[in-house]
Amino acid sequence: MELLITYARPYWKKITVAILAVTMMALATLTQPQFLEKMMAAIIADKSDLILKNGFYLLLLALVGIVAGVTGTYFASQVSQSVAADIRQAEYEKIQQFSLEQVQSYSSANLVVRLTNDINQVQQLVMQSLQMVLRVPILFVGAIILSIWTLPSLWWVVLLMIVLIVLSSKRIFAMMGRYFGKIQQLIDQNNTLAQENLSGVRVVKSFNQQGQEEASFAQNTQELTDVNRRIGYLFNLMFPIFMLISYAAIAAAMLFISTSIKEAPDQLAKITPFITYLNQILMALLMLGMISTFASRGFVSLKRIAGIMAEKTEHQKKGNQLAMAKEHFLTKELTVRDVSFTYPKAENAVLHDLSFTLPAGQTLGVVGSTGSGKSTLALLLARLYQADAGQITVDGHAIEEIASSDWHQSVAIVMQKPVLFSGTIASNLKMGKEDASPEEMAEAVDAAQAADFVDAYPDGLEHEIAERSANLSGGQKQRLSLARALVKKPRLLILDDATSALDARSERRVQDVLANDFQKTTKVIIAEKIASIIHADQIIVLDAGQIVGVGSHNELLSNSPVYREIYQSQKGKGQEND
Ligand SMILES: Nc1ncnc2c1ncn2[C@@H]1O[C@H](COP(=O)(O)OP(=O)(O)OP(=O)(O)O)[C@@H](O)[C@H]1O
Repeated sequence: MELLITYARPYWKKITVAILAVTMMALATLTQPQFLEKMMAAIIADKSDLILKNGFYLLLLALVGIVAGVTGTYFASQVSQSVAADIRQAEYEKIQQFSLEQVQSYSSANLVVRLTNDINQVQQLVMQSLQMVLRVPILFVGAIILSIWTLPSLWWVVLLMIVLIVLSSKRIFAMMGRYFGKIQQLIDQNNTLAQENLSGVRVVKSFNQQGQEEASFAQNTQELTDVNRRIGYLFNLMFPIFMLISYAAIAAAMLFISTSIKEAPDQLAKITPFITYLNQILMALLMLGMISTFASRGFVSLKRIAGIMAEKTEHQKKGNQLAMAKEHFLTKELTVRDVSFTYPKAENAVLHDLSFTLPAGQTLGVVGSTGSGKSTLALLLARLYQADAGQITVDGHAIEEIASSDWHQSVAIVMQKPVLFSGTIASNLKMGKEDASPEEMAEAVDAAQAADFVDAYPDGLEHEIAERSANLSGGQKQRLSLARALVKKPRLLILDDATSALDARSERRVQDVLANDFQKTTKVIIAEKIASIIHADQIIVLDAGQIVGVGSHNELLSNSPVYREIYQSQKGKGQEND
């Protein structure tokens, strides 16, 4: 609720207009039966001038009601859309600041639902609240008072109708309530399934898994449909029950009036407004039902959004952070001291007590068998995860202390699985350096051995990259993500198996560029092939999350059996670089 108030506050003027308009509409609705009564009396008394006069007032009231209604809806819709857009933007910005751990703990599909479906629920809640917030109490209380004022002897009919409607709707809403939370959960699952299936469409097709995928999706959709249908049934049940109660009330009113009509003939004119008031009470209760439905769904969604907004991001957790300009970043050394790490929700640590020092400007090679923790070390160095124990420091400062914006200015990582975004080659490269000139981009493309295919496109750097970079080969994607890191001219460059798809000649050229043009850059190169790191100043050998060898290539050959074994197994494949 607090969240909603914060985001609605800037629109208080429009909110006031919307509420005033809706109030006016409710007052017009309440006044209408009064003129109806006068008109009925005029008809009974056969006074045509009075019929005309009251008919005119009735028309005028209807007009006021329409204008007020349109104005109210217009402003309510403007406010609800603006509030929803503001919350969506703020939520998106917050998610952007999330750590990898936070994103993974929610799952990306869940975050998408929180940004789309949940925001829509909140928008509906704002819209409906503005339309009904004063209208419902005014109509409800006003119609009760006026109905009893019109025919005081029938007060018990009014009361009985209200009690019966409230009791039956309470029962129905209690049954509905438990389904609303379930709906959000099922939508999350639905999104996860669709996202996974579509992003892995090639695998699904090649393994002929469409049937299996369809079955899982169908099961989830079926559950979602069942829950929605149950809510629908309950809703559909509500209206006939309400109508039944109100018709019973009208019938009872008619019956009692008919017995006293001879003694009090003026009651004939009053029965029509009385019935209209009963209908208005029913309308108010129906609206109350609707708003509570939107409220139940809207508040579930608001709570989920508030959960995101309340997450502490790294920047907030650390308080004042150390500013470190790019030119002063990593001028001495990068040290890793007794670092251990366990993935969130995992049982066993994947890195154990790692320690090494890398002087600025040098190259560290990291080798090890599959699953030995090489990528995990890269993620810790890139500050995408935080070590559970031990410390990583840059020039003596713990990396978490350094302002994250400064950090990201100075560090670049090329992941094992390259990720590019839909847009152009240039727009992807500019993620590395926002204001990169065409020359700088061309230089980076050249350094990453991507010039051949980029220059072959008639539109060069402006060539479009499709969604999930489906129009690029694996090697092209890898080269472009390398170019994106190089254009940044980072102080710390982390390459996680980033040249695996390059032929030996291209890889050697990349190594030459790194050695000659990136001398001030400290490099961490993770590689499957020893040939990729053979010239590194220092190589560490990882095995089951532990360092089992440190030294240069020649030192390791003589003193690390694990390294020697890897080298022997690759001999003949990667010797070109030897
Ligand atoms: N997000 C994660 N959650 C839980 N465990 C993970 C996660 N990512 C990796 N692991 C586990 O951590 C261990 C180390 O994985 P890592 O990716 O660092 O290995 P690697 O040496 O880079 O392997 P490869 O050479 O195959 O890329 C593996 O046992 C893996 O199963």
